[in-house]
Amino acid sequence: MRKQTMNRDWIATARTLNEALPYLQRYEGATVVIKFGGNAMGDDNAMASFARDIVLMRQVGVNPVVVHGGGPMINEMLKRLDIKSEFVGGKRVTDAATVEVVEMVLAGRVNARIVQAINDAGGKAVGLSGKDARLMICDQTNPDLGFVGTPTEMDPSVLTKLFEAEMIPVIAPIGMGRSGETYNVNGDTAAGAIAGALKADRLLLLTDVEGVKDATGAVLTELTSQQIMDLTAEGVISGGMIPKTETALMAIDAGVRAVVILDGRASNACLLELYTEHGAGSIIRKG
Ligand SMILES: Nc1ncnc2c1ncn2[C@@H]1O[C@H](COP(=O)(O)OP(=O)(O)O)[C@@H](O)[C@H]1O
Ligand SMILES: CC(=O)N[C@@H](CCC(=O)OP(=O)(O)O)C(=O)O
Repeated sequence: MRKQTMNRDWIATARTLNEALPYLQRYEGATVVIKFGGNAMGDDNAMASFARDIVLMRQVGVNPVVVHGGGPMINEMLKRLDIKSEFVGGKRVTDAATVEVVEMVLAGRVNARIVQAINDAGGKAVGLSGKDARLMICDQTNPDLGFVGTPTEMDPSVLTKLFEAEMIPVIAPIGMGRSGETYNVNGDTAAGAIAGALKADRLLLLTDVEGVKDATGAVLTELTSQQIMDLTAEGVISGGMIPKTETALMAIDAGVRAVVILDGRASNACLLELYTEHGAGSIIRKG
């Protein structure tokens, strides 16, 4: 059982280099996919802290891949344009007008902001969407949701090329249909599909809660597939947490070694998870 309490400031724990070294070595050459949710983005300071974590990971030999969301930013733009929007099972019902706005906000504004923050922190980030180099081809998820896509054919070769050049891919969750349609893909779903295609060592799903909570509100530091199914059936896992836990199960099935759902607003969240013994958030492993 992982410890529930943790020192949130990775630097303040004043770990010696000796202590940190085994963890640095453990992840050297590893592929880590990080889903950065709209609610986790916060202000410019939170964005800068996230960017520093990602750059540090790259500097110690990890291949980080950022897949982002941006639900609140889409909501804001839809409101300005007076377009109504609703969610079913954590996914946005997306008509033709909405998908245009979703692509504009995610592949435009949000993606550019993250790329800029990483580059400001000294990294070399490259912004992409699932359309680039046929990275993520989708089928319609369910006609009732309109232009919401499920990734069905992945080609991650563009990402491995970027790893070779020590660049950091930053991916907007927009998919390409087989007949030229544009699909709105839930950010967690896209991150899971990309992590699965890369057989990533870790998928980190950053959000605005400390982890998956039980009915009493306590964070479950380790979760099994059975617990996820039970908590979902009981309605304890609901709303935006549904795509995250669904993604975790699918990613594990696709060969990702472990998935962690954690608080992206905490300082050094990614570093705490990778480079401390207790980790952070809720971890889901195979088996
Ligand atoms: N069992 C649960 N444990 C923790 N959070 C939950 C749970 N069930 C539902 N949630 C909700 O899921 C939200 C996270 O999903 P979402 O808002 O879509 O995040 P993001 O924008 O970061 O992807 C939490 O803020 C919380 O309100
Ligand atoms: C199909 C679907 O729901 N797509 C999401 C895409 C953005 C997203 O996932 O953003 P967060 O990670 O910030 O929630 C949406 O339209 O809001």
